[in-house]
Amino acid sequence: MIHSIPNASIVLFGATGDLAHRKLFPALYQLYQKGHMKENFSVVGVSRKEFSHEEFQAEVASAIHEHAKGADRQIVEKFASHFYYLKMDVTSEASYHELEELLNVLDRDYQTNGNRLYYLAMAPKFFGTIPTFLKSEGITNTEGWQRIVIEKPFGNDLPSATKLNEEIQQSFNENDIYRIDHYLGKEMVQNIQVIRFGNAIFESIWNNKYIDSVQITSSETLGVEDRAGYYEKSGALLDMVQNHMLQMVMMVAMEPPGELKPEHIRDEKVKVLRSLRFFSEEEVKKNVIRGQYSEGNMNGDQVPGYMNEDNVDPESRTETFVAAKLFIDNFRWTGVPFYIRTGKRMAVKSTEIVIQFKQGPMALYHANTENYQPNLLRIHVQPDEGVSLTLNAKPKGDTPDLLPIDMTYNNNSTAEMNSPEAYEKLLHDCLLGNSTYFTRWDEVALSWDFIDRITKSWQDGTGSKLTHYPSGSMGPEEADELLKADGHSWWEPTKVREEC
Ligand SMILES: NC(=O)C1=CN([C@@H]2O[C@H](COP(=O)(O)OP(=O)(O)OC[C@H]3O[C@@H](n4cnc5c(N)ncnc54)[C@H](OP(=O)(O)O)[C@@H]3O)[C@@H](O)[C@H]2O)C=CC1
Ligand SMILES: O=C1O[C@H](COP(=O)(O)O)[C@@H](O)[C@H](O)[C@H]1O
Repeated sequence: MIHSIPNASIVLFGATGDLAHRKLFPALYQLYQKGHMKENFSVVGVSRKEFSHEEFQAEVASAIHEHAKGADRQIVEKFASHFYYLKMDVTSEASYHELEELLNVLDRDYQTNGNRLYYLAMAPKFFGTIPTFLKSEGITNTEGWQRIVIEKPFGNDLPSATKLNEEIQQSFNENDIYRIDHYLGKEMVQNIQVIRFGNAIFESIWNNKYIDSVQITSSETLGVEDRAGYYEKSGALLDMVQNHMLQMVMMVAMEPPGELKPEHIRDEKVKVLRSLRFFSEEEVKKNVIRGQYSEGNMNGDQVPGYMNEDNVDPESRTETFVAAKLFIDNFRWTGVPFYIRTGKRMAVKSTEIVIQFKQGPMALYHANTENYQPNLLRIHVQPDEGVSLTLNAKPKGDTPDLLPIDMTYNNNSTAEMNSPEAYEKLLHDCLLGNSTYFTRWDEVALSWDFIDRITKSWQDGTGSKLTHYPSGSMGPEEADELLKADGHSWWEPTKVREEC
């Protein structure tokens, strides 16, 4: 449900950066132009560059015109007038005094009641420093609420994430820490819960009696682009699996919450991670595939391999692709493999979840037909949004054959054409104090614990070997073999049919 956002000041650390320009300014603008933000808010942009308030407002307006579809010039101007700029180095204690002075004036002018949201759109090395200074310099000491949004990555292993968490918790309560995973803001990821728990026909068969396997694919066509500095140390395992892929696994596998309250939902999600089988080195070798893209053809263009990308070590062992077979050892899921795969420079940009159901007890109709398809429930996360269910039917006429048909719901073709962007939904939620779709510390800690074992076995050389796949393909052959060994194959991403 959409509610109006309370009066508040938003401090945006990293206001001249890429994330602020491409995602955060447009997301805040959308909330404003839809009427969810009234006039009582201010945004203070912080970074080291020299800007007057007016120059910054012009920057904000231009970013919105570039990145928010159909932005209205007059509304943008009015919206941008709520923005202020402070040149400051976040590592310098003294500069926080200027921030406090500015915020005190804005609190009064906009009647914010001292409510403040701090958004850290900065490099992770500053994630501990900023909250420490916000508290020590008394900025968080107001009558209103104080919330902090932390971007990814939250640490790069369990020890570093624990240290960071302890640092932040010196200044903010867990309830006021909003760790962003933008996949949790995606319309269809949030829809998984509704599809499952809002439909008795699915929930009653959502278990190992009826489900054969689950597949989650998140493939990208882009390569590393200009992010080698970060990606070389991260790779696909830390960049995508530790957060987005495991979050989708949790959403598919969680038990129904007692109530639709943040802690009820987050409690159920974390239980999935507690039941996730943590791999031994031998199991990593067997169940986790890592690949790196080599040169290839993307839509007719020849593109370089990862090792030839700018700022990448020509001997790099960084993985740009991961596929894995996961096991959730609990009553509901024992015996159901969860296959996940994600990678860069793959054939298509797509995120799709496929639930494959078991065959019925007797092959009455499909014994003699090649057309038989298992029942599949596909949740199309992006670029199309929707759900489709594959059934077997009788083709027209007098034939004993089977015809697989799709029943489809296309979210893109409903009245509200454009689903809100993930960042719009998440900003809206944290301004309202709703932490449902943010990651709680215990989720983060368990996911790192799971991931660290894989990283360690790769570093020790005992885990799976790095393999290569041509750009423009759907990953290395080893990822296909992983499923073939179980008599499965990857379901290729599909489009949601337009006519439905
Ligand atoms: N860009 C994206 O699409 C995504 C980004 N993220 C995460 O968001 C965060 C920000 O990413 P991104 O916007 O790409 O990063 P950028 O490098 O584009 O921006 C970094 C910002 O930090 C400012 N900054 C750097 N050092 C200081 C300092 N000492 N004091 C004050 N300001 C400083 C920079 O401004 P200046 O140099 O002028 O000081 C700039 O505004 C990262 O944690 C990233 O992992 C997550 C998902 C997607
Ligand atoms: O967090 C990240 O996600 C993007 C993919 O996000 P999507 O919404 O476009 O699917 C990925 O490209 C990036 O490497 C990673 O840091």
